[in-house]
Amino acid sequence: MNTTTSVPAKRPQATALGYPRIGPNRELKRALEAHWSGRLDAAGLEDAAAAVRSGMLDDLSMLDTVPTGIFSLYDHVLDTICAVDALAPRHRRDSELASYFAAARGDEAAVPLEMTKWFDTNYHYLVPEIGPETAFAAKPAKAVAEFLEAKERGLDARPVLLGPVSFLLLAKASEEAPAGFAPLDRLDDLVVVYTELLAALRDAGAGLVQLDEPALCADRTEAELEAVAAVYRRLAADTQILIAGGYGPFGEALPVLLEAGVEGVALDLVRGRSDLEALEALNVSRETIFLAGVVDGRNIWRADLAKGAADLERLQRISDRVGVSSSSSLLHVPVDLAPEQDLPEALFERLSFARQKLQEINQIADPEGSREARPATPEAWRDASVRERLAALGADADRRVPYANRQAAQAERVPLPPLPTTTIGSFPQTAELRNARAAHRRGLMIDTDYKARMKAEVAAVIAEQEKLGLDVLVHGEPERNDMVQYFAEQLTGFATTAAGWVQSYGSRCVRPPILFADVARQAPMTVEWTSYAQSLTEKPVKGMLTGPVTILAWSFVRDDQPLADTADQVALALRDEVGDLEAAGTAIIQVDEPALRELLPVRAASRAAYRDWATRSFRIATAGVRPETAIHTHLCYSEFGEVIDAIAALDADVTSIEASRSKMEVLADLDRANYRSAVGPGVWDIHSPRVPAAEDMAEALRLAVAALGPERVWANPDCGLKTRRYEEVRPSLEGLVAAARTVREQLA
Ligand SMILES: Nc1nc2c(c(=O)[nH]1)N[C@@H](CNc1ccc(C(=O)N[C@@H](CCC(=O)N[C@@H](CCC(=O)N[C@@H](CCC(=O)O)C(=O)O)C(=O)O)C(=O)O)cc1)CN2
Ligand code: MET
Ligand SMILES: [Zn+2]
Repeated sequence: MNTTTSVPAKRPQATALGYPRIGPNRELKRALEAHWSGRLDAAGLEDAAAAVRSGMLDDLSMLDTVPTGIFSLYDHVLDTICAVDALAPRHRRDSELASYFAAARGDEAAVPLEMTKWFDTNYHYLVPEIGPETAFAAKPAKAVAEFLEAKERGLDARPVLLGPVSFLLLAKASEEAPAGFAPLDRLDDLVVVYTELLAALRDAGAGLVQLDEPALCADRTEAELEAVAAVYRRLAADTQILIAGGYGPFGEALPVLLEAGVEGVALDLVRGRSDLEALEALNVSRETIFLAGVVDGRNIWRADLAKGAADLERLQRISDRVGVSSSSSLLHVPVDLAPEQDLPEALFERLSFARQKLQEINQIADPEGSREARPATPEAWRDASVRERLAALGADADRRVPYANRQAAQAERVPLPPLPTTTIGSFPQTAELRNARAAHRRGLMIDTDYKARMKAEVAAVIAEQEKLGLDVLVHGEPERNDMVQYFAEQLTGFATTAAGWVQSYGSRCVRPPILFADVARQAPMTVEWTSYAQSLTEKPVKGMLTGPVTILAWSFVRDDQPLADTADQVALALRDEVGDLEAAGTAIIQVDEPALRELLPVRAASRAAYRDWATRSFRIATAGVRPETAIHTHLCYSEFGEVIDAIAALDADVTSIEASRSKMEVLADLDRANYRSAVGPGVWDIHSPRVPAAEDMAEALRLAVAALGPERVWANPDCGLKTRRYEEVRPSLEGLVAAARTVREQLA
């Protein structure tokens, strides 16, 4: 059997860089959660996983060449850790599966790997810990088995692995590593292991192998590019390698890859169009494979088939071996549009989810296929009054009085002890709450009963917090299916899907709403819930909103106008909500921006413009309040280095921020950025089921006090508690309150 993937000149091959792997109905999520709770054994989990893989191949088999090895039980970076046998000793258990989940989720014996955002997406990967002591070894079983699964079906299969350079650039130095060590120092050793992985794939019959090097879509140093050249000269010597990025242009890495002799490069022609122009100016061998990534893997709009075909032709002028592909893995879009029959027709016909995108790829590859261009935005999707209101906002609509003045007014209005204790907003979303919501959605529970059930939950959450002795309370967000979708359901300009699930991390999924038209608020969205919660307690209850940047980041957003313009529309709607909360007597309003870091452009050149519009939209949403009304914000899941200035520019009065996994390092950064208001460094990592020790939390608070001074520190977890169970929440919050009291006493 001929497994080499030489692309015939006439009919370009259709392929995709990756595919959703949670199953069209989240089958893998359900199997994983059953396994973790002890209801499904390892064999049962493997059966469910095999069924999901089989379904992926069913879909992908309409392509000429299918990517393999793209399934994952939890995360593909963790899969790569296992493929190079780099699991930390603390995660090694008596079975591979148990080790895998120990690394992913932690257990009584070990904290999990750190989790962080995958480039500018809402997907989270597990961060490899690499040191001089890491002993790499090749473990090709998964990659080979999945390749053979596809081959046995008679498919032309292309194994996919995360490339060695990106793997190390995404890693962090292990605890054991000496100062100055960088994971990339281990590149030579790792490449030896990759040659073995590739050899095992060749032995199994692989021709072209796709190595994902998304880190090459970011700015890289000369030294890193030299390392790329050396690695790929070596790997390309015995294997036909296709390099894929998927998160923008390769830029200066493109000629480096070509000179190293790789067989081909998959281009992101949605976000990385400059690569196409660069190629036209280079002297490229006509034997080089190029995949034209013309179908957007990051958004759900139907492709412009005419434009895709035109790009394809441009590439065909450069090379005789051109294929058509998605711009990135399709991991970031839902599987199928078919269940979304309730969407407005004009919207439905403009949409394309993963299955539909495979068809678009085929159409563009087919010389006889449709060449239909994209239709213009309907006039009915414009809202003149929103545009007029925005244009009329004064120049200082995003300015508050200086922090010092606000701080005094707020302390007078709401007196608080040092190190005030609070939570980030959500309390456990129990199965019972979700079932009630599901019943309500299906018409099996009437509105008044549903509302009564949610109010009872608010009352229980308030009682719970009073008992724990927290200082600033929350209503617990039981009524919210998701912190973005909840608002999208109430704002005009958004549509929400019935089953458009996208993996966020592990078994956790989201249904990103679709922002397709001008945005406006129809009525207050949260005031009733906050006011009800406040009516039950003497303690202050925080209002709780999601900020404009996060609403955009976690939605699929119209691409017919700049994101900045869309952000301002969302901000204006939130400004109205903030105003209504304030008018209802809410003294503290938290506006969450956990995705502030996420939308930061991968390339430094575009970052200043982003910081400007992102922070301006937050301030438009929040700056309308009086000085004595406190604005809090919350950020999580990030390396904040590049957005520290933006965090300061939000001009919030209190910022709660993920810090427990990074050992409070972020506090010194904030200080350097001249951030002068208060901080709630997360002292409990809520992404792990472990209950933190009160003494560890006290120690974290002491570090924070040392960095910032006692009057600027709040005590809180590092994110909301919706994914946790009350069995973990109660003892953890007890410990948190105790820790704050201990440190307070030591201050006195
Ligand atoms: N959009 C978004 N992105 C985010 C976050 C976030 O909160 N939202 N947090 C960060 C971490 N990411 C997360 C992503 C998802 C979840 C999460 O808990 N997701 C839930 C689904 C949340 C949801 O939409 N819930 C709905 C629907 C729940 C559901 O599955 N209902 C069943 C029926 C009831 C049941 O069986 O549970 C069904 O429809 O089939 C609701 O509560 O109404 C899950 O995967 O389990 C948590 C964190 C970063 N990115
Ligand atoms: N207020 C939100 C919550 O507590 C913030 C979550 S950030 C992902 O759930
Ligand atoms: Zn959070």
